[in-house]
Amino acid sequence: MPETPEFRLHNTLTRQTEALMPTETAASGAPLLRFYSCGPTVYSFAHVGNFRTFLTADLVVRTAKALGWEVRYVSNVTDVGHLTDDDVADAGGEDKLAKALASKEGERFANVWDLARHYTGGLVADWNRLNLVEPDVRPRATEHVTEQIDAVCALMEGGHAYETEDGVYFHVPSFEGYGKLSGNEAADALRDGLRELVQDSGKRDPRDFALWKKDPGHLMQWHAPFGKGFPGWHLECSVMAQKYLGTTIDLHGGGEDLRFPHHECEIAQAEALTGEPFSRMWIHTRFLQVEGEKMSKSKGNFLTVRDLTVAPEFGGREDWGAPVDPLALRLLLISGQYGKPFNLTRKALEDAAKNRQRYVDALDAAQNASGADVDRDLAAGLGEELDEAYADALDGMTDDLNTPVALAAALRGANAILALARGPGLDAGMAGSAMGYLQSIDSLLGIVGIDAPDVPADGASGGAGSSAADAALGAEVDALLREREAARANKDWARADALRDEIDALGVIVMDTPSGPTWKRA
Ligand SMILES: Nc1ncnc2c1ncn2[C@@H]1O[C@H](COP(=O)(O)OP(=O)(O)OP(=O)(O)O)[C@@H](O)[C@H]1O
Ligand SMILES: [Zn+2]
Repeated sequence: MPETPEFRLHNTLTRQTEALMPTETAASGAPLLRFYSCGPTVYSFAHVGNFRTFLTADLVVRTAKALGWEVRYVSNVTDVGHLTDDDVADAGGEDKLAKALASKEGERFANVWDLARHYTGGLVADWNRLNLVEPDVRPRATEHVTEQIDAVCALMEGGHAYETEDGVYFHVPSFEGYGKLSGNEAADALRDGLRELVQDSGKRDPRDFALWKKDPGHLMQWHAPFGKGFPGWHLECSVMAQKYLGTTIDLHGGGEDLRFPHHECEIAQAEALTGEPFSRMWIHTRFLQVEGEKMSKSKGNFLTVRDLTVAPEFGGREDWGAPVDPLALRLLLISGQYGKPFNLTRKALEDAAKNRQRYVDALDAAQNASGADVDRDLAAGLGEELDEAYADALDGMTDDLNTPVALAAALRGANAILALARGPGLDAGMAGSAMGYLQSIDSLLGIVGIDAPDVPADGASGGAGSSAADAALGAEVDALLREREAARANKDWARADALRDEIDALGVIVMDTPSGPTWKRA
């Protein structure tokens, strides 16, 4: 039996490419990878740049599973606390969601909760369109405020945090390892060019960052021992990662901009709380660019999944030409290795669509093979070629997610199937090898579409009858139901009724059964 390859990744923490080694073992005896990847802030649709980063996480999960590992994969939804000036540790500016609500686009939402729900639904729908693996847990910041308040209290008790008139701050000098991920240690380095740090005269060190912002006027606010307000953005991820994955996790990821300040601050909070290492490895995806610039919601130069994959009459972008199959877009977004910047062009999208068609044709040929015997030698040759192609693809993926190598190998196999299908034809044996190959490539890279969820052609996140739309709606309703159950358990009947109204407004009927609530579309 061939040896299972090591899974090597560039660890941003050590600046070395290292073997990823899960420390836990699943009940099945397989290694268990515990992995947290930062999700989006749901103040608008995620753009394809955000998806480049989510796809890196997706490929980590798929590669680990291809090695026979089990994976516990958590990717959050940020729905409170992410402020506009987030390139310094102690961010200032407005809450991104509140700002979106105040914009022209925001007028169609009743409130900030409604806005967050809408874009979370859109996120899940686009996640399905691009055939990303569903995380085991997709926690929301707003549903983990109690845990965040507890963490703030513990940090204060441990001497790592203090209160001012404006909030509660993490005291950076109280944590020795600050700067180990990003190299940003000195206050000067945190100044980020010409922008001034947020001024709170009560702060003890300019590097200190907010764990809690006191703001009784904020649209989303919670009672806390240190005053009404909302949690800082950095806090949610370390708290939710530790809640769902444990004190020390195997791998934590996000886009390159998160290395500092977001991840540096996560490390400080988590390690100050437990005294243990937070994540053993860190992986950061370089930016997707358009015309040489970072694609960014804030810059407005962004393209969404639906811009590129649905027809203009349903809101697709006309200036980007005909819509492409979502899996062609996926193929394009993973075609550059995650550690290198990647420039999106129309030409590359067209090339990706052509390559994707090779898989569609190969699958069609395998599914419609004649069944008659063709040639034993040819059949054996195809089997060998496909085994080799798959092994090369897996080797590429385990070599720091080298997708250019993996995709070239995968395409070699598809082309071998097509060459036979268009020549002597595929017999039943060959069709079996071809199907097995396409299944394995699909599990590893997600580009063949055998198990991809159905998606609506109009790109809707709430259209009736589509499984992507259903998944989005289902995620929303389930989250609200869980919240309503928690409110009932706390005898908070007013909150439970308000949640029931929110659920009704989604157009579903809730049925309370002995085994808990269920729902269906109205
Ligand atoms: N152009 C990009 N290419 C790759 N990843 C990106 C890009 N822009 C953002 N990301 C990553 O996407 C994830 C979600 O980002 P988030 O929703 O917080 O972005 P944002 O800061 O609100 O929006 P933007 O950065 O577009 O203004 C993060 O891991 C972030 O690093
Ligand atoms: Zn995060």
